[in-house]
Amino acid sequence: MTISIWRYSHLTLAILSSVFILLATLTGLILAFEPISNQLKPYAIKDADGLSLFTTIENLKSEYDEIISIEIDENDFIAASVLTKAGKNETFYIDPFTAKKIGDIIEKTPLFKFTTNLHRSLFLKSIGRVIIGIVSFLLFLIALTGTILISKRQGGYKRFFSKIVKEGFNQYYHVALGRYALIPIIIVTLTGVYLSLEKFSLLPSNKVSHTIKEASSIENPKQLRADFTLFKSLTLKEISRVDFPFSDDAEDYFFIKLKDSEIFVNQYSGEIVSEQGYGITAQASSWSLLLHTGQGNTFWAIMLLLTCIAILFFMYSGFTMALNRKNKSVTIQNKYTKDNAEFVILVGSETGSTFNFANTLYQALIALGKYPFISELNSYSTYKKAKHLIVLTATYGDGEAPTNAKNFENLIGEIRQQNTLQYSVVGFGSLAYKGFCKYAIIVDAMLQLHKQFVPNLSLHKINNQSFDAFKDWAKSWGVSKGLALNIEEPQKKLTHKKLKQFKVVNRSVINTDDTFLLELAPEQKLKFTSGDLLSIYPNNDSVERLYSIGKINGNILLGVKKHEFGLCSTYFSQLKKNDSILADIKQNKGFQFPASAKEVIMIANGTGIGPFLGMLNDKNFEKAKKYLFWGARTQASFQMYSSLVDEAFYNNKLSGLYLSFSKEKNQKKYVQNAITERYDLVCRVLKNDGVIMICGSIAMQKDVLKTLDRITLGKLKSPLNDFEKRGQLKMDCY
Ligand SMILES: Cc1cc2nc3c(=O)[nH]c(=O)nc-3n(C[C@H](O)[C@H](O)[C@H](O)COP(=O)(O)O)c2cc1C
Repeated sequence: MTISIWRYSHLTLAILSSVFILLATLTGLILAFEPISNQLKPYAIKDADGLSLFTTIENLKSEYDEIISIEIDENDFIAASVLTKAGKNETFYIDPFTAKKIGDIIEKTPLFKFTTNLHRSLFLKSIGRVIIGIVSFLLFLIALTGTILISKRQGGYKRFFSKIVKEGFNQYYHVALGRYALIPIIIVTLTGVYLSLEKFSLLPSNKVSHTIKEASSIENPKQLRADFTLFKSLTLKEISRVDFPFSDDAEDYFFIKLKDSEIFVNQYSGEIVSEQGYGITAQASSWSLLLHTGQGNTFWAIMLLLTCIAILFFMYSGFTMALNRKNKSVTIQNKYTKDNAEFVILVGSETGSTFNFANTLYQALIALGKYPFISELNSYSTYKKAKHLIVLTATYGDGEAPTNAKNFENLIGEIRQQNTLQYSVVGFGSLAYKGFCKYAIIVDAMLQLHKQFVPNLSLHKINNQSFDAFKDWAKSWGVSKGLALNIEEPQKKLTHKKLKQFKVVNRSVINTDDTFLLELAPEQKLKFTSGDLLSIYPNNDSVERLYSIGKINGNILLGVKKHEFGLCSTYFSQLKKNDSILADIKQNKGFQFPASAKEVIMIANGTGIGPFLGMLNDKNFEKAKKYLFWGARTQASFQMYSSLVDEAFYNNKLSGLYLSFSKEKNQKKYVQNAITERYDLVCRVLKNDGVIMICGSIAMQKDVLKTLDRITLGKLKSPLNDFEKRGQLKMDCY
């Protein structure tokens, strides 16, 4: 079944029961403190477990006039109900070795009483109990659908605990925590359901009924009282409760509740006159209570407390993700019908972002007076006047189609078009997944095989929703159709966060290849490291731009490429020393220098060198040997960075520098060529648990990954993916 059906069930169940789950969780969280606080009280007596019932009774007899009952609770506190020498009927905790009172019986505090009522029945008596029972079951279903969702996302049950691809804080921890919290949640919910069913007598009765057999005749009754072999052999560990006979009458018995059965014992002969074991329902009932409340087990009570906190986090992160998804979703409003359209744009999308890209293309075509039509892949149909088909599709699961594209494969086989259509496929995916844009590859292949479709441009893959990469594709596609498309980046909603002030320390002159270095000093104390991202909204617009940064002498260093119409790069290029800018720093945990690695290879092209310049000169990373591969068009591009790289070399902070220039006559070389030449270094670093870091353009990243994969497969007999899984490959490309 598709990932979405599970996601919708998961979300719908959560929405339906959210208020009650919130109430039950908050009250559960408070109640988890009750067993913990009880356990902290000093009434459990060391080694009392091994004491015999006989000795305990003897000790009590010497201290009190009469014993009515002894009870040992789940905390191992021993309560005795006695008639004191002063003639008072009292119940208190005792030390069984001395039979002396050690404390009063713990009364439930008003807070716990109130919370228990709210937790059990919402103060609505039977109706409340029914609601809570149902909510418990719904939470169980949520946990179940969550388990299925996680295994779908991870690519199967076997990969349940494999590395999670991080797409955001909420998504990552929802899955990561979910994998561990699922078991306690399932236990708590099932036991909750059980206790509710029991309350409404919907389970087989667990009442024990006794038939007392006649005791053998006793010669000298009074002499034998309680001095039985049985009482000498029974230890307190095995007992839950002992009720003493009311009178000296031989028909009044000792009633003893053991852990798994209860017995009646003749008070003179010590003979067991009736013994009944607890049935499965009684045992299940007692286990459900213990597991649901954590009574008598501090470890489990703490687990329950953590589970409640985890549920609260799941509610927060789950609803935040659902809201984000909703904000991203686009409603399709077509100006023309499918049969009037010349350009058909079909979208495969799970969470909506691909629709945003499709919409920009749609708007650009409308602006040119063309007739586009936009729809989902699942709505593939006949298009009477269409000449061009553009498919934009994401990939999900383990290279599967998004939900709204699942039927496309069937439809394309069944539906016949009137015209032959030229097609182009754009894949949206993430390099973090094994099957990068795999579904787009499949769609491209389906169209290639289909007689009514002729390829226009070859398949274009886009990593991490890069708008620049999409723009590049749209430009080429427009050119192939003779259209001057103006693709506008969709405006993201501004999140109201506090930006910080940074002072311009230096801006280098603009190099021959339109790049320059910018050094900024934060005007307030800020924690950041090389590899983090500078987030900026140039000219106060609403679209966030991110730049990888290096940290040098506490300042931020970033390389910038000036684009002719680039709002941000133009803004940066006009900055002067001492100007102030508003920006923020975003932590980029996935691209931090691996502090424990002995050797690190850094691969960059163009301004991607920025974070590496910081890492090279960072005192904290001096121990690791560093090798830098850097590529650009010409040698002149390197001048801007040479002083910092030379300094690192001079101070033994850089062990190898491999430069490649793609437009230099006689020494034309790409970064991947330099890597192939130093394959021995790559193999050694990977074999010795070293790390490879890549920063720069997506195009360079693709070529470099291919080269590295070839090297590892050929020389180390493992695909690059294996090393990536072990955290030996870190990338920040754009
Ligand atoms: C659970 C999950 C699985 C994914 N699996 C893949 C995959 O196998 N291959 C891939 O290239 N991208 C994969 N992606 C990345 C998405 O395809 C990518 O983020 C895409 O831009 C999302 O587009 P949408 O918002 O329109 O659904 C996956 C993303 C998620 C959340």
